[in-house]
Amino acid sequence: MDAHDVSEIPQFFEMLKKQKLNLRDAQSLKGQKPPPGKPRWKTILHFRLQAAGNAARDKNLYYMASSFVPPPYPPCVTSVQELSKVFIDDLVLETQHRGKYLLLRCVTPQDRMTAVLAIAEDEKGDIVLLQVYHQELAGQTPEDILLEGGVVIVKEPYFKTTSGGGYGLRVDHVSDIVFLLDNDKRIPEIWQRPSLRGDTATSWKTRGNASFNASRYRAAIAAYTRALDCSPMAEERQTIQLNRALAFLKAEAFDAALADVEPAATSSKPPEKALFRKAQALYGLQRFRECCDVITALRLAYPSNDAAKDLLGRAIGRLAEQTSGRYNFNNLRAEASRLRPPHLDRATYIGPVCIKPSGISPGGRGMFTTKAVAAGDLLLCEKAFAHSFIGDSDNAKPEETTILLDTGTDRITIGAQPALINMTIRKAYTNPSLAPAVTGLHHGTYQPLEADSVDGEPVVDSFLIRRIVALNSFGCPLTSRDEYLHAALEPLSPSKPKGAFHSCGVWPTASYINHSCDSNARRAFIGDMMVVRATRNLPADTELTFWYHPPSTDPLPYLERQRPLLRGWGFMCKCAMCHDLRDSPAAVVQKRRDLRAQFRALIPPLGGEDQAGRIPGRGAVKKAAAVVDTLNATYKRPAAQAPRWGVSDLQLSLARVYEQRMRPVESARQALASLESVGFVIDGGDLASPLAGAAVGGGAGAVVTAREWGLMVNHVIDCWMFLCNAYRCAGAAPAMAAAAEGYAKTSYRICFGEDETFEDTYGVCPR
Ligand SMILES: C[S@@+](CC[C@H](N)C(=O)[O-])C[C@H]1O[C@@H](n2cnc3c(N)ncnc32)[C@H](O)[C@@H]1O
Repeated sequence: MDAHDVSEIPQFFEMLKKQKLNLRDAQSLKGQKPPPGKPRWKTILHFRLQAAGNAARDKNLYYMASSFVPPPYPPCVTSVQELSKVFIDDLVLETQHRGKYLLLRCVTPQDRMTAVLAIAEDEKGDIVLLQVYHQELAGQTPEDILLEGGVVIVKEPYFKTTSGGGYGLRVDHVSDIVFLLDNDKRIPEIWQRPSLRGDTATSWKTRGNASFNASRYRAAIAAYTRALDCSPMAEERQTIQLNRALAFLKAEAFDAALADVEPAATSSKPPEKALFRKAQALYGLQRFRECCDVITALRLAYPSNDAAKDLLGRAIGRLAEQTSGRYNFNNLRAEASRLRPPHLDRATYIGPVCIKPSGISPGGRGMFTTKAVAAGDLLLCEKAFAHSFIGDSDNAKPEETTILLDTGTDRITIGAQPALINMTIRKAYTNPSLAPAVTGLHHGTYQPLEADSVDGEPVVDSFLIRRIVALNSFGCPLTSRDEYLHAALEPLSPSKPKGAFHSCGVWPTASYINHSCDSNARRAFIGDMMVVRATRNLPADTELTFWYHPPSTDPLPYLERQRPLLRGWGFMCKCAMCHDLRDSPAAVVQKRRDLRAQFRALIPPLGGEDQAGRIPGRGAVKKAAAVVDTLNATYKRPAAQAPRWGVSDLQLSLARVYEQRMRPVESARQALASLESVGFVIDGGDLASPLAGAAVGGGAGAVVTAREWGLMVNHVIDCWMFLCNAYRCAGAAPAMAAAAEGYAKTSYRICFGEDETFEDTYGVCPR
């Protein structure tokens, strides 16, 4: 949703077409042995030079990587012991060798592209390009995944042609590769490193500590695991487990950290470290109530632990957010503008909503209200499961922007999706207790395997996650409010359309909300928090909707409007606005376009001023108002049933021009008309009506009330503000201006998630 989709741009479409041809050509080689390649020394030398060149590349130079989603193949769910060994010269192309494994040793350092690459050899001395995907673990420094001299087992190897035209092994599933530690009995004698034979728990622990101190957490975890396999005495076992727990915490593997501290933390006299690390693991898993309990026990036993005091304060704060939905949005905004990436230390609040079978998505699920809610009420404030951020110009890392070509769905996007897929896989793999929140999301027709672990390791199907990210992820700005303010000032950019974002994230609970152009909820972003609010007053048990692809003011033929929905998510929208389009002949749609163009020739969009800064004259305004009347006459359904966004923005322009011309009565009338065009039903408010007329001069009694709320597009806020200004300017009853300002503030809260910045943005209206 809101990704930068370039599927229809010819240059990208050609890339996809070429990739599909390559795949088809590759399929014709299925089952064949590859022709003999270059000599071993040449291949290795060439790889080393290329890796060195890539490592030296200036990261600040503009460079956009591309990533192809290949046809899916399943992860291995058979234990290594039940697989039989093959060698490189047994491999045939475009084939996953089910029931087999390869034992390989890396003979080069790794190269890092969208995958981690190295040349590896088998025991016969044959070599192959090894491409490993999705293996990076969290941690402060990027660790080498494929170490020169390191030995690995590749389970059910998938041998294929590479995008560069060569041949290689592709490992897409994290659990399909096993990294062997020195001394592993499966390493053949010729590859053993003699100096390390016969090591003890203590020496492995020392190696673990050294790796930990070098921030190489993955290596530290492996060494501590080996130390534990050496049957240490009880006291040493506890130390190693606590050390490993800390390394797991650094790698954000909270489930494993919790398992490691549990024996010590539940002993009769739990050590301080065990309790503290347990509390940290629970915090990482967002189990804030349990975290508070553990840390309270820790504070009682070890009152001088200041770090525990700090953690307790944070956990209490998170618990309050999780249970009450009360956030200090000013703090959230400040953190989002300071932190890079803008990952906020905040809890998820799930408000008066539940998930159940949908009335909109056939056979699927949807989100419903559990009680009546008012427009502006908070329904959900969700922390991203994973969030991949591409910064603004000051902080941008251009190499993170990737073109993702999905040959399965024919969709091409630009942005951080490949990094998001990596993060999602990594989090699901390292924290199996959190995985179901993501693996249970909608995945279309993709058929995942049932098994979720093998050899005691979790199995995460990378192709399932890719599909889930494609169907459920959201493009997002740093904050919705700042994005709106920038977009208002910037000219339209052909390279990235408005409302399309390169940063993206996975918010699993919000993913259950189905689409409608004529929606009743809206999402806003503050860093990696998504804030969902009701846009209308809704009774209990109403199915919630927000738009996946925003409706457009530009009148589009029905099928053109449906195309992105169909391509991206496989459905056509059946809302009243789409039905109106469906029932409008092409000539009518064209007429609407022509009329909008006529209007814009008279009154340009920004400020209503022409290029010389002149406000349109009376004649132009009169003609423009007549164009709006003609445009309105092309619609058959009332606006309260089928909103007319393509009329509403023109009326807003008229309201602005009238305000500039100091004509409050007409400005208010146009602002009201603009609101009614997007479906609002408003009682009172017209300054020319007898009731409001009586109120001019400060009389009491006149009011303006939104009986029904309409489509919540950003300019609704402006409409209410024009009304507020017009009422003040005309000296209408203060209650009318206050009511209009209140509606503006609620609309602002819906569009941007919070209203604490409302006065900064709009200024305080003169009273
Ligand atoms: C992000 S998921 C929404 C939750 C999903 N309905 C579920 O069962 O998990 C997106 C998928 O929901 C379905 N969907 C969403 N909005 C729809 C709509 N207006 N009409 C039909 N299907 C819709 C489509 O299958 C779409 O690919």
